[in-house]
Amino acid sequence: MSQTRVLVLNSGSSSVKYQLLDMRDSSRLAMGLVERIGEQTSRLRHTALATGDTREQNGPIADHQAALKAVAEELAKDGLGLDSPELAAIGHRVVHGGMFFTEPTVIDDAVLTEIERLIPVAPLHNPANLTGIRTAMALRPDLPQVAVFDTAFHTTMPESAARYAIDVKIADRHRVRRYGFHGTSHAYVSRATAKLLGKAPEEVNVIVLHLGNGASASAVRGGRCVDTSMGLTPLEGLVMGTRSGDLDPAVIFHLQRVGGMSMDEIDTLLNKRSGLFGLCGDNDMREIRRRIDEGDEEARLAFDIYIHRLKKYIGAYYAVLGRVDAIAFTAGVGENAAPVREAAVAGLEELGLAVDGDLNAVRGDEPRLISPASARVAVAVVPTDEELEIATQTYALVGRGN
Ligand SMILES: Nc1ncnc2c1ncn2[C@@H]1O[C@H](COP(=O)(O)OP(=O)(O)O)[C@@H](O)[C@H]1O
Ligand SMILES: CC(=O)OP(=O)(O)O
Ligand SMILES: [Mg+2]
Repeated sequence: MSQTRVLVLNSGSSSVKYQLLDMRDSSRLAMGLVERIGEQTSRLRHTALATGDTREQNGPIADHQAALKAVAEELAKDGLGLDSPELAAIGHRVVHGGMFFTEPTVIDDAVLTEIERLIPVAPLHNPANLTGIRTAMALRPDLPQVAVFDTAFHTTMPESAARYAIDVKIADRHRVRRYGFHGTSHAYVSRATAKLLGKAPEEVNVIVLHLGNGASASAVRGGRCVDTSMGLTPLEGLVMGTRSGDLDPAVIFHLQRVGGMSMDEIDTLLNKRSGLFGLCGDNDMREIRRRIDEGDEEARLAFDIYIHRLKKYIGAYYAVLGRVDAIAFTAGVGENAAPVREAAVAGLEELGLAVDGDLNAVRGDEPRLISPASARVAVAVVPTDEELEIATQTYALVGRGN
């Protein structure tokens, strides 16, 4: 039997997203999401695409290992279990690939060791990615397991964008530089945006705004990333759900020296108790919009700070690119929150940017333009599909000969 299927695992800090695809036509056979892992209110939602059946399981799922076992059981119920002889490989999202991984990579012991070594610079993500890999390896030790790195797409950044302005020797010794993340999404969305414009990726310059729980912007010139807002870790850049994004590094010295906080406490503060959550107690944009509609000033200010930072990055990447053909909004907030898109480009008419209210209000799963026909720069909503991109890259690596 030919091996044409790829299972993709996107293990996040408290969730696992997965898809099983048939790579002959890139069609999805099954997909799902395990949320709130480690809490009492975990939920698994599984959809088998052949029948359209969706099943939901509610109740505590203690850790990522338990989550993956539950996913394997759900797949097996549809006759799509991990024991399938049609499975060619399992593709894993790995957030930090450091300096060495610029391509999708078949995972062996040396690769595992390197992903583990990078935990200090992706503490919320790499441990979950590793658990996903190890659990999948235990279930199917015979199958190739492929790592697709968030950092890979950004390795084309020039040194002028990738380096921090600190002592070069110290930076090199500790590999302190800007790596960037969400690269699989930035790659997929920038290509899909070119397609929406009816052009080849080489012909267009795009600013991609990936606004999920983590959020990052990138400047993509002719299909290659030239700058991105996340840095050594996924903490730099935009205001996020629970992360601060950019701040004066001296804030950290101040909190330690004057505020008496430990480094670990400051780390937790900036990664888990900042961003929208730190500003107003909510990290979900739906809840923030609801509160704003009720006249809540705290939520309004959190939204305004989020938008202010986003707008600054649009301006910065406009300057970096010189010519911009399109701005693409993607991920949970970018795809769903029309008020965020409207506010982010408001007042930028001089840059050729505008959003049409009616087009912006349309909901859907397809890439679409939301700028008026007369606008110089296209503004688009382009749903991301990290799982499809990971499956494509995985199959390209291991599926040859099928
Ligand atoms: N209908 C919506 N309106 C506004 N925001 C939404 C909507 N749906 C999802 N979101 C936002 O998307 C976020 C999750 O985005 P997602 O890309 O799935 O994040 P991640 O992959 O980082 O978990 C949620 O926290 C929420 O703020
Ligand atoms: C790198 C990163 O921030 O990922 P996520 O948005 O999934 O948390
Ligand atoms: Mg995400």
